[in-house]
Amino acid sequence: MSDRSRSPYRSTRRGTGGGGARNAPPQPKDPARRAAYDVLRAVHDRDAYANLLLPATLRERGISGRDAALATELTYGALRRQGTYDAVLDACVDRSLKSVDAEVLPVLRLGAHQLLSTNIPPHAAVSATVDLARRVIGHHRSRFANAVLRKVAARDLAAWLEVVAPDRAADPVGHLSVVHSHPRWIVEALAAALGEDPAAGPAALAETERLLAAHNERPQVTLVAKPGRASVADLVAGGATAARYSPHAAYLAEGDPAGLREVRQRRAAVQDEASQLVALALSRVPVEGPDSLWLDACAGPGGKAGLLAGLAGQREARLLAAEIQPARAGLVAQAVERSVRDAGRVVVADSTSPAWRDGAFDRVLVDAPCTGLGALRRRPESRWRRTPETAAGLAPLQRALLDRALDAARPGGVVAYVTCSPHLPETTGTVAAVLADRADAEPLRAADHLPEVSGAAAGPDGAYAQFWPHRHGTDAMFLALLRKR
Ligand SMILES: C[S@@+](CC[C@H](N)C(=O)[O-])C[C@H]1O[C@@H](n2cnc3c(N)ncnc32)[C@H](O)[C@@H]1O
Repeated sequence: MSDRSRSPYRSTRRGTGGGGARNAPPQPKDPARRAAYDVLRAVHDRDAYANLLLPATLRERGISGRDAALATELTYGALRRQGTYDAVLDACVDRSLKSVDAEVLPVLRLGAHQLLSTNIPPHAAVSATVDLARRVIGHHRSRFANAVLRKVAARDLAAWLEVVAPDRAADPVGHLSVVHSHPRWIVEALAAALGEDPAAGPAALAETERLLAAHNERPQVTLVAKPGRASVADLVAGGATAARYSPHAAYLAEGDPAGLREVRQRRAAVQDEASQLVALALSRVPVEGPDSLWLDACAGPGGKAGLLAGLAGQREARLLAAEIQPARAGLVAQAVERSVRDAGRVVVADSTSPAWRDGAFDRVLVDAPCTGLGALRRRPESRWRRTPETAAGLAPLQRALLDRALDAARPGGVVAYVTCSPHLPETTGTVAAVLADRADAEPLRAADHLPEVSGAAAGPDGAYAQFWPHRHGTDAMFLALLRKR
């Protein structure tokens, strides 16, 4: 287990100011660890998003090459494995970890990550981290960090897990929670979504464990070639590989997506493959009669709208993309610009009390705001931010959006309800609650519209589709297709 989870990062010998861009500002000593520390602090103190702040920090400080790779490894690793490392650190401090200062904790987590999950030699990991500690938390507290990290260094990860993880047979959820670094409630929620019972004996939660492990892997970059504006062949010519499922997708194994001309020209974009597949499924459902007006009711920042506008344009339909936040609507406008036949229009609107008339649309997408538990691979801190209350708080909005989307569809039209979460209250729970109150809609078998994907049917009678990182290599996107009667 420790081998699989170890970082490919190999060296500790790097220049202290190395790799910077020309004319970059002077860098602090050990810029990689300093950048990782600063991002962890911002994530904790002001709810920053690591996937946005880290690239900006690296850019601003002119950190590139090996230092950028190390900063990324340390930041993402420390955030993803925070639950595991905190269990280890808790065993290494002589008071509760909760009482350790917020300035000190990121130092300890960065040290734990280097010691337990990278090939950085232990003495180098401790001394570089204590050097960092001296600079960011002062001499006195750096001695505390030194003492704790020396204790962490006494065992490898597997040996620590033997000590700190609850016994698997007695407490399978607690065991997986520590071993794979997820809050207990998320382990329970994911097990429920996979239909696994924690009380099912020694092999309980086998698939849940594969999912949790997948959340700690770095996801591959997937691109979408916008229909009519770029092709998968273009992306392949730029170094990508044609994707497994989506006819519009390609995987980029390495390099910056912006290195591809199609991405720079917004003819292609970064988009998870399941996000493409749910939009594609909506476009594939046969509808009788006109098929000329489509709605994306929750469009920001515009990933699915960009694809849908292209698909709509190719069959002479138009897409109205609605988004409540003006700034995000601006991103949607960029995503749909120059679609085939200029098919996309963007409107700032509240889709729970919309300006359009009922029955106006042939196809409607509701990609509802959700906990994002399906995108834990990409947002390393989000598993620690979400709570069961987050999901409960979103439920009324999710239901209202789906209800209004069904109103917006014409009889015979189709509505796709999508979440980037497999959490049942947000997926089948929302759909069941809305359908219970209306007789004018019925589920279609969503997986039938994605015949290229196996293992995606989910929910009662397999009516819905659920993608999974460990099965499909995608985000855990949920799709219900509903026919308006
Ligand atoms: C999950 S995101 C949609 C992602 C998008 N479909 C994509 O593929 O890029 C949900 C979006 O719904 C927007 N939203 C939330 N409440 C809304 C409402 N009442 N009306 C319209 N949009 C709303 C949020 O601002 C957010 O941009």
